[in-house]
Amino acid sequence: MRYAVLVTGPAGAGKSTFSGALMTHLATSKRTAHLVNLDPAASPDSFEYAPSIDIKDLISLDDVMSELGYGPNGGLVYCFEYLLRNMDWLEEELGDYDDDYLIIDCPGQIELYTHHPFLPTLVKNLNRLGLRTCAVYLLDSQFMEDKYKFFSGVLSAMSAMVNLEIPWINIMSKMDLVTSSSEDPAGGTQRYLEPDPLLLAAPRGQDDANSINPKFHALNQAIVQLIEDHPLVSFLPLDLTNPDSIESVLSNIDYTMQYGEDEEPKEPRDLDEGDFMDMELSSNELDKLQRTWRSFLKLKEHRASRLIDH
Ligand SMILES: Nc1nc2c(ncn2[C@@H]2O[C@H](COP(=O)(O)OP(=O)(O)OP(=O)(O)O)[C@@H](O)[C@H]2O)c(=O)[nH]1
Ligand SMILES: [Mg+2]
Repeated sequence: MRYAVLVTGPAGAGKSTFSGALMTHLATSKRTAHLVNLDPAASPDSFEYAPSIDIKDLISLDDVMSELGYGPNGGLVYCFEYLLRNMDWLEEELGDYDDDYLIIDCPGQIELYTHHPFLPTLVKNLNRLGLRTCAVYLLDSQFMEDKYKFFSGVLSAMSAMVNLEIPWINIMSKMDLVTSSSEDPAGGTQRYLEPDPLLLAAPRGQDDANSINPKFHALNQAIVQLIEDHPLVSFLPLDLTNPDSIESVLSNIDYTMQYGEDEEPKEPRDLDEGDFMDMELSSNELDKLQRTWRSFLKLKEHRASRLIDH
């Protein structure tokens, strides 16, 4: 089985840095991993490791801009369309890697995650090629400085999640930059990692210069409701200065992709395979069912812990 971790998130969230750190961490754990660069605009010195597969070997943004006259964003769209038309290139590049872990460093244009069909199409192709895929979505911890900025980050994560429909982990990156003074004194980091919609419903603190326009009250309420209804958006903190933090993120990724487990899922334990045979589910569908089941368990756990907290 081959595995692929799509490293996604807005511009500057720390995707390339995290991809490099994950490579180092996997190497120290004696696991093989390969870096895949999907950013046609990436400069070679942004990588700590030379990518094993690089979209720039297929097409480079510079060429598209200088030869076809595109701007940077239109050029990126062109590059992705070109990649999707040339999936046999990727297939060939991937051909050399069996039983491996691929870390796919994606570009930071937010449009790519919220409404373009590129990443979903790419994921479909990866699945077709027999790769088990999951996505991590990085959000910069600086988003926690302002709760309105933070909730716009949460909404972008949610819309990317809905767009991509694969196992998904949200990560709060650059936690080394969070000092006690930049935390919300009223709630602390935890209210952000497990987004507490009440942060948004509550009036702004005294330190906020402008109080919110009452016109936005109804909109805020609607957003609060949306986040209440989708409590699966929570963030794992990532502090690259702490190896335990990277390990914890990695084990969450492994778990989400069922890394190292057999094709046939072992859980839920109280159902045998026979039960599923009657339903004529393929192992792929079984896989999906199991993931849904796990999400459900997580949701229940989450609800329970919230009840205890309050
Ligand atoms: N303090 C701190 N800085 C970080 C961390 N991760 C990344 N940075 C810095 O944040 C900036 C952006 O990091 P990148 O890894 O290039 O971010 P990216 O998401 O790949 O950016 P794009 O590919 O341009 O979207 C760089 O200046 C990094 O040095 C971190 O964990 N802690
Ligand atoms: Mg990058």
